[in-house]
Amino acid sequence: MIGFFKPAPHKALVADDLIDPLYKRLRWQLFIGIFFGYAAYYLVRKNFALAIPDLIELGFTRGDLGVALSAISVSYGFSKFFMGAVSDRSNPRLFLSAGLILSSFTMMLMGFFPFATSSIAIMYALLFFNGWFQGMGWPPCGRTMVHWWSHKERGAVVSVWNTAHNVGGGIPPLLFLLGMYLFDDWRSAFYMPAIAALIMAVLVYVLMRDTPQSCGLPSIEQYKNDYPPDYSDKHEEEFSTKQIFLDYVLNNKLLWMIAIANVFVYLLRYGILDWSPTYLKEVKDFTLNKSSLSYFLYEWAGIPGTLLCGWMSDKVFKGNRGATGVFFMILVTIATVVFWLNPVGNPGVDMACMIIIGFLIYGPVMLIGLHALELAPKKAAGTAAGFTGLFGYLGGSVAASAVVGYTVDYFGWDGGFIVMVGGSILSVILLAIVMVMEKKKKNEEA
Ligand SMILES: O=P(O)(O)OC[C@H](O)CO
Repeated sequence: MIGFFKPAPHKALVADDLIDPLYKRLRWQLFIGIFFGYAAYYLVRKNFALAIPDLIELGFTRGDLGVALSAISVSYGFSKFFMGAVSDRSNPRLFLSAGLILSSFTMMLMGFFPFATSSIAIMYALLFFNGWFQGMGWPPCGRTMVHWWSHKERGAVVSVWNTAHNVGGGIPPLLFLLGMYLFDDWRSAFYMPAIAALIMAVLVYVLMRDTPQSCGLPSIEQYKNDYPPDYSDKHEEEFSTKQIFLDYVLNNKLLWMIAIANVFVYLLRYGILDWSPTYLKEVKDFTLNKSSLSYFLYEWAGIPGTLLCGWMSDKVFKGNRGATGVFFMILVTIATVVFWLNPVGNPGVDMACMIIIGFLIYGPVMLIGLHALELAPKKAAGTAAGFTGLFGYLGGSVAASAVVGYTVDYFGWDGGFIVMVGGSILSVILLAIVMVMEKKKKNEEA
């Protein structure tokens, strides 16, 4: 498999006067590839949720469907890490398109063959595979960004790219509505996003390239004269899987810290996302339309919030990702407390809180990914980001579904919010420790 995906060979350097225009053109081309490519991954990430009401009518219970849905988080968490290691040794042009094709085929199977949705076991297995294929999305995008944008540019580029998942995440309900209009078939919740994702996979293949050197260009560090502090020529060689895991990921204390912080950041991200419709309906008397609007605004408020966070991280906090994370997590914790304690009868405040939480939470989500990319040499960057994803999904996302759900069952909504707010406070503490550790490391290097 790695043979099929193997990195593109380096080419002889193009003439000096061609370097700048070619770099500029390819950076735009690649950015479009990874932006729309990753947005397309989200078309076929959570579209199963849209089919749940019809599956309930077929006789499945909410609990069983919830278990099937959790398969995606579990396998995605593992895959983002392990496929991250494969991706670090693969050509993103093939890797990114292959994952998208496999994921959309899985969703087509569920849409076109009733057998594929005939039991929870079959759905669990297919969603597990889908989560695995989904794990082939983030790492090749990360590999592309660290190879084509230099250290100083990354805050901006990663934060803009990171809005792709908010863009993609909002589209499946629209495709589903179109499918219902055209075919009057609830299974279009599966195949409409899958067809769109398949078309996008072709675009990704056309647009994507591997490293600058594979296009006859110098490394980005040389082109921008922007070298990370510990840079050496070794950073241009592909690493073995053992080197990636043992030398650059598992022995990296800072990476461990941000990965653990990511558990609590994802607990809040998915805790609010998964439970706000129920909370707003049961506690705040929201209608379905109003809670759906809040959900949509939560996702899309993440777009300006992420951009502001990336800008502040580079310009205000001068590249200190830990400090920026602390700042945003403190604010989002306050907004969550207001959301929790706001008495019934103030829907404007609840709606505003949803928007503010969405605006603030996706910045730290992005920062942890960006920070992970920066904590490892570029040939191990996908695995490093995948490592934080492993913790975010297996710890945070699964806990957001299960721990928050059971806590609310046993201790009411106050209990659920105490778990989420407590987690946010822990993430602030962990990110503050990261900030101190990084400062110490910088002082030692100076
Ligand atoms: O939750 P993920 O793995 O789709 O990642 C979302 C953001 O891109 C994190 O940087």
